[in-house]
Amino acid sequence: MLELDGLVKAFGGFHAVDGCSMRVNKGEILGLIGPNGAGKTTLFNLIAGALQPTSGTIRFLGEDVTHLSTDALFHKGLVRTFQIPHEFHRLSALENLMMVPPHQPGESLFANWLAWGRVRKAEEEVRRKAEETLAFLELTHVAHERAGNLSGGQKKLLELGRTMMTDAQLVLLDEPAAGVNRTLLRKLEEKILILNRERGYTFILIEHDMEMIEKLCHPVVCMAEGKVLIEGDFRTVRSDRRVLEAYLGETPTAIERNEAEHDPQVETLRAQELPREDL
Ligand SMILES: Nc1ncnc2c1ncn2[C@@H]1O[C@H](COP(=O)(O)OP(=O)(O)OP(=O)(O)O)[C@@H](O)[C@H]1O
Repeated sequence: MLELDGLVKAFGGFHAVDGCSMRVNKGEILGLIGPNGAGKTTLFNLIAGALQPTSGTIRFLGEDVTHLSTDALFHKGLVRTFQIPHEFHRLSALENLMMVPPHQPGESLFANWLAWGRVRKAEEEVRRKAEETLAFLELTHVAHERAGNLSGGQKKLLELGRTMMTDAQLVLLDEPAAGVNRTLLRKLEEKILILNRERGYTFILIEHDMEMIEKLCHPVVCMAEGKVLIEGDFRTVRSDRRVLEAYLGETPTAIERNEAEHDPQVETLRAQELPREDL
């Protein structure tokens, strides 16, 4: 579905992405991990068209999309989760879903809005889809709550919902677990899995939460210093010497934090030095 070939992104003389090649197959949930500064977000920006690569190519569904804009990629079904735009915080959860940008794959909402006779029908359809999306995400009870008042986890679910309004094919999720409590995290994981298995969404997911990576992702790709170090199943990647070395220096590493959950001794030590939510 997505092929990256020799991607480079230079900022001055510094290569934030330094010759990245990888493939994402339809139906996968690919987990992108790596220590801080590895180049994961820059790679996402390149894939989503927010940054232009210095060299290399990106192919999506067989087509060279290297120099396409975010908008054009969005139109083709390659969608990055949007942070809920600041100005939408005062709108309700339902309105946020109804206000997905124009040029979504499928029909153009704005074009329909302009065609006077179709206004009501288009709005009804969009509202119905937004309501279904809220029901799927179990957010119906906050449909009329301002988005700004939702919890961190509810906002993440709503972001996922905004991608669902577009009928996306490939969704880029940037640290979905960040700032989400454990209960809503389980729900978010469950919804991502359903979208993947039952609705055919392919995901690439950047995440520092190794528990989430282990549960959802196959394959897992580890980046360091702008390069792909290794790709494989979670356990293989986690125990690879190069991966452990790449994480060295981060204290505690995301991988150690994950292992602490399985090691009572480490857990006790960590409990003494870290707030509970970091475990
Ligand atoms: N616009 C920019 N100008 C200069 N350097 C940049 C720019 N954007 C990113 N970088 C640098 O590129 C490197 C990779 O950054 P990036 O944010 O892609 O890493 P990351 O793997 O997403 O890290 P994290 O997990 O901390 O989010 C970092 O050293 C960063 O400082």
